Amino acid sequence: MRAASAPEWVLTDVHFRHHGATQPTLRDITLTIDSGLLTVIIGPNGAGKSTLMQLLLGVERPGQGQVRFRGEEMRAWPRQRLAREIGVVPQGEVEPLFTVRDTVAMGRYAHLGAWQREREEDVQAIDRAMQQCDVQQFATRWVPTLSGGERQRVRVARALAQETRVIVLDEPTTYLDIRHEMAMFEQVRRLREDGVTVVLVTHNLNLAARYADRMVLLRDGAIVATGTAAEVLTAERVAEVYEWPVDIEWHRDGAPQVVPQGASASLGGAA
Ligand SMILES: Nc1ncnc2c1ncn2[C@@H]1O[C@H](COP(=O)(O)OP(=O)(O)OP(=O)(O)O)[C@@H](O)[C@H]1O
Repeated sequence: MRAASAPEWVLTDVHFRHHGATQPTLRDITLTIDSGLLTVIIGPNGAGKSTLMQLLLGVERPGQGQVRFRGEEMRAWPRQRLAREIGVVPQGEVEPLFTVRDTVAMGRYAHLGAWQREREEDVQAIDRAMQQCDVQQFATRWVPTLSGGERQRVRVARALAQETRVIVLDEPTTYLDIRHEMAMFEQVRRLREDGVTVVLVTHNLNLAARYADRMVLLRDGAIVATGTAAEVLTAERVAEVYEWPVDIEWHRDGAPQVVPQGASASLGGAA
């Protein structure tokens, strides 16, 4: 078994420019993502978070620099092997014209040979993932007939059904109501407690601060800060990067909480 602090990904001086773009989307990215930890990537719209995810998954390749996963360059990893190692919840995708159960079952494809029937362990993994994401009641519904939040939960269930040691989630709580958003973060916490390496992109700075081991703050394609939530989320830095004045309050669990200036309902803001 690998040490909890072994690097999962090592990115060295990575530059990336989208085809036809005049400016690089990612610049000078040097970053280590350790195994067994929950790393949260944050940053304003267009900062390059999803693009960074694409590089971590080997979907895009850097123009310069290296992306290594477990010591090997991404291009050395066959796709089928990566699918057994990394579960993915992509941001937005064409909705498959399948039932919910069939969609979640796709998470098992990497474990099954061609045309192999589901084994008992596959059935159990699919049922477990549907339960964890609260979608079992939709099992026979067509995915495109679900609401945005229900569809999002199906996408997460498909990734959980993969039962990988690494999972990458790009804004998994988009469309989710408060209960399902909290359930999602709790699920992520459980995965991390089970030793799964989690990389999560989110705009929810305050939940991220409470759950993350490490945060990576991006702006204009570059890393502005990495570290614990308390190290990354200072009022001055958040205000500068997001171009909005904020205060930092402290959650009872010790995590910093970002409050737009004047919006505080607690201690400091109460008259
Ligand atoms: N295929 C593409 N071709 C050209 N530019 C692209 C392409 N995809 C993304 N971009 C640009 O790259 C930049 C970073 O996009 P990216 O989706 O990585 O940002 P993000 O941080 O995930 O943003 P958001 O929070 O809005 O989801 C943006 O300016 C975007 O317009």
